[in-house]
Amino acid sequence: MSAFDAIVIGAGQAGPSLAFRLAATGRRVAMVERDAVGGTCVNTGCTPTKTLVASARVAQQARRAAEYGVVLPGGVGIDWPRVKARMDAVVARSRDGLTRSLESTENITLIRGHARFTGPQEVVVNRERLEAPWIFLDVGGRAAAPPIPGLDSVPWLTNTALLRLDALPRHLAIIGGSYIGLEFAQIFRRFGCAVTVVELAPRLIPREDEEVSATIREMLEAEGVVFHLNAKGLAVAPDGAGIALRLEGEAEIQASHLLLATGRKPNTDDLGLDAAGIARDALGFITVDEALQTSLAGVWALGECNGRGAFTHTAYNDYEIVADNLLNAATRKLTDRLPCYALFTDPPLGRVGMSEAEARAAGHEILIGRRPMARVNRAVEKGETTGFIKIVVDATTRQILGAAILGVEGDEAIHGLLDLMYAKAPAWVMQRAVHIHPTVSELIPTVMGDLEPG
Ligand SMILES: Cc1cc2nc3c(=O)[nH]c(=O)nc-3n(C[C@H](O)[C@H](O)[C@H](O)COP(=O)(O)OP(=O)(O)OC[C@H]3O[C@@H](n4cnc5c(N)ncnc54)[C@H](O)[C@@H]3O)c2cc1C
Ligand SMILES: NC(=O)c1ccc[n+]([C@@H]2O[C@H](COP(=O)([O-])OP(=O)(O)OC[C@H]3O[C@@H](n4cnc5c(N)ncnc54)[C@H](O)[C@@H]3O)[C@@H](O)[C@H]2O)c1
Repeated sequence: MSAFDAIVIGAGQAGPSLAFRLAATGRRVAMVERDAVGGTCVNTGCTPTKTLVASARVAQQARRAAEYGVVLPGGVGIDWPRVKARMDAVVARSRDGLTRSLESTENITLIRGHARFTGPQEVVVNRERLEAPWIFLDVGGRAAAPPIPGLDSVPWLTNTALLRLDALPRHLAIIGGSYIGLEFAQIFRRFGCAVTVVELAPRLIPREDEEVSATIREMLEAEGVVFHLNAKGLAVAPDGAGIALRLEGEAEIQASHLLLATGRKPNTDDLGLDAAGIARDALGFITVDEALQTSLAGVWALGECNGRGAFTHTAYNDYEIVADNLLNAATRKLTDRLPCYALFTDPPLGRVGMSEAEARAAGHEILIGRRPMARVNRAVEKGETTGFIKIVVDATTRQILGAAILGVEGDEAIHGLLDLMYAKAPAWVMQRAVHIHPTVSELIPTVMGDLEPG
């Protein structure tokens, strides 16, 4: 039996930061990781996909070079091994740096292996029993596979396996037209692959407002991605060396590769939670209160496994809440943060707070400010005019309820609105601010001045 002051299970986006912070207070910390340090974000999620988004954008810009008066001799080719080597180098730098820091920090013991509870305050890793009064779970999640007829009979890929391919797919079929599916669809289309997306819902990213879904569909269709929405009766079958996708009333789709991008499930099924008496919900997410405490005193759940956020920034914020509450006697809580994220297509979608539909459903009387990117100077100058700015404001309090910026720099420009919302400042505060010309953010005060009943 090894006794520690704290055990952290999972070196994803919350675990390592928490381990460093606890170790700095002199506490002895066991940091347990069964796979690559850095978890999903660093190894198979944000970092590799955003390096691919960057390569894909360069390819697309090169294809458009003549529009800008730039002459490129010859066509645009993709050297996948070099694209992949660049991605792998960026990932390795991040993973290895974090691994070295964990290994070299005083008071942290990095233990490689799968951790499982055997009792309330006891965990077993590689047959070794570990014990601590504080245990933190940051076990993340993995790709979920829905029950599609024929799936057992064909080779299919998750985000992890797709990133390891040695050659580009001839025709990539993607099941799921949401965040993961759409980022990959555009990336591989820009790498020259045929790409077909099959989505159950009548529109893409069904959680967003309809105009967001429609604009993203148009923009990806213009690049050659083929969509089958409202898909009925999907079944898959082997087809020579590839995969056939069958949909009710439609011609068979013959793909060389199949990616499942149909959501994620938490890594909580093999954690021994029952032995410890730690509650999970029906989907397997660990139940937590506002301070991320589980049903068992002395055990906290952070990141994707608690079902309260599925992003790197939400996992990191979970760490900040737990650390501040435990070490600084703070009273931070989950509901202090605003929902925010980006979809990293090119151009991206930056989002904060409620969508228009959510604001209406919550009973708000709303004002809406809109401006197409075609009327944003910076976008026109850059030759990237797809998308719009949309801001939703409460008609009575003038508080900003939410915003979407779909367009060039949308992932950055959204932060002006995010910060204003966090400060609980009414819309007119920004209306009077002077922003820098020519930027996308420059138009946000103008949009605030043009609010109309929604
Ligand atoms: C393709 C893709 C792209 C994404 N892009 C973005 C993006 O651009 N922006 C964004 O904010 N988010 C993005 N995400 C989501 C983001 O990666 C995750 O939300 C984030 O990594 C969650 O962090 P986490 O700490 O909760 O879990 P993880 O990062 O998954 O870490 C959990 C760790 O726990 C380990 N573990 C699990 N069980 C055990 C056990 N029993 N014992 C020991 N170790 C264990 C795992 O091996 C893993 O290392 C993306 C996800 C995917 C799949
Ligand atoms: N930019 C980012 O921050 C980013 C990028 C990628 C992923 N992520 C994270 O990863 C999470 C998972 O992303 P995701 O896109 O896999 O899941 P998701 O839950 O957002 O979407 C899954 C999609 O698959 C569809 N679907 C489900 N079953 C289907 C079936 N049988 N046939 C056809 N379609 C089906 C759903 O209707 C839905 O549109 C996201 O919630 C997000 O938090 C974030």
